[in-house]
Amino acid sequence: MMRVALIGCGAIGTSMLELIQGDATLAVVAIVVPDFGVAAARAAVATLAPGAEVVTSVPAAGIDLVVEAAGHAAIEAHVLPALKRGLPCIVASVGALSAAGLAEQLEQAAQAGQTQVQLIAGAIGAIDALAAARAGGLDAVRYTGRKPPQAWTGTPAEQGRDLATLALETVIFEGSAREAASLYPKNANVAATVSLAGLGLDRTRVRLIADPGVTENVHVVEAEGAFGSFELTMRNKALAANPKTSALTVYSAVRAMRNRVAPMAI
Ligand SMILES: NC(=O)C1=CN([C@@H]2O[C@H](COP(=O)(O)OP(=O)(O)OC[C@H]3O[C@@H](n4cnc5c(N)ncnc54)[C@H](O)[C@@H]3O)[C@@H](O)[C@H]2O)C=CC1
Ligand SMILES: O=C([O-])CC(=O)C(=O)O
Repeated sequence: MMRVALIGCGAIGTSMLELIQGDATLAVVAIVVPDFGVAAARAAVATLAPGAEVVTSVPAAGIDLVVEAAGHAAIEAHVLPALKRGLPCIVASVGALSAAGLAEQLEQAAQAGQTQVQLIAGAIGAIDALAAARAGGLDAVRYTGRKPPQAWTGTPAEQGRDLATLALETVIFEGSAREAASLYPKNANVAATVSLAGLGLDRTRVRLIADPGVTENVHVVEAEGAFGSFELTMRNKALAANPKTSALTVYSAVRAMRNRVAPMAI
């Protein structure tokens, strides 16, 4: 039985708890949230993981694996210290690595703790193909993220436009994956994931689009290199609890957890 500390208990965390509820090989024993999130987490835990304690930092003992589904700030606050203590960590907020030096800090912390940090594919696919293609050399990687206007509320996309009355698809950002992930921390984690698997945060071109014509979160990756080329289109359903977040992110995190305990991993 693998004892898991889950960081974050929002849309992703709650759906993960639902999905692994009856799992005989995984037990979420601690839920880590900030003070302001404790009451909501206690309510979710009461039905979904009654054996778990709700805490504000990763417990000092009794944890085998840390899973982050909380947001960029949680990487520095919880993941770095856990890695230094030797706890393997699974990270969903991959966009946090757009901050200067954080990727190197994560690597150093994992080395110091003789463990590993795993960046999950989350809402995007073909990360295996892209990361493999990198070994042969990549020439260009482009990522386009298209979501309904309401998914961009609370972001810089609101500047100079009323998302609620947007009639036509609108490019709200064009630039590097590094800029995209840092300006849109809750919407462009996949831009960082695609870039870290491929050409890096500065050479991966990103476009973000608010589109009243779509109901799903549509992610497109186009890659060219020595391997040939591919075009990937994902039409992801968003979680009811958070229109910014695709349900596939939950499934990706659960897959990563199950692969740690399964006799065969895929
Ligand atoms: N890799 C991917 O494909 C995706 C990654 N994400 C990442 O997952 C994060 C969580 O997504 P949702 O569950 O939809 O968000 P949410 O807003 O529904 O839930 C966030 C949860 O984290 C907690 N939290 C916030 N700051 C924290 C901190 N510093 N330490 C510990 N807990 C903290 C909140 O109390 C809440 O329980 C996003 O912010 C994003 O960074 C989201 C979607 C896709
Ligand atoms: O869930 C998604 O569709 C993608 C997302 O929010 C992110 O990349 O941060």
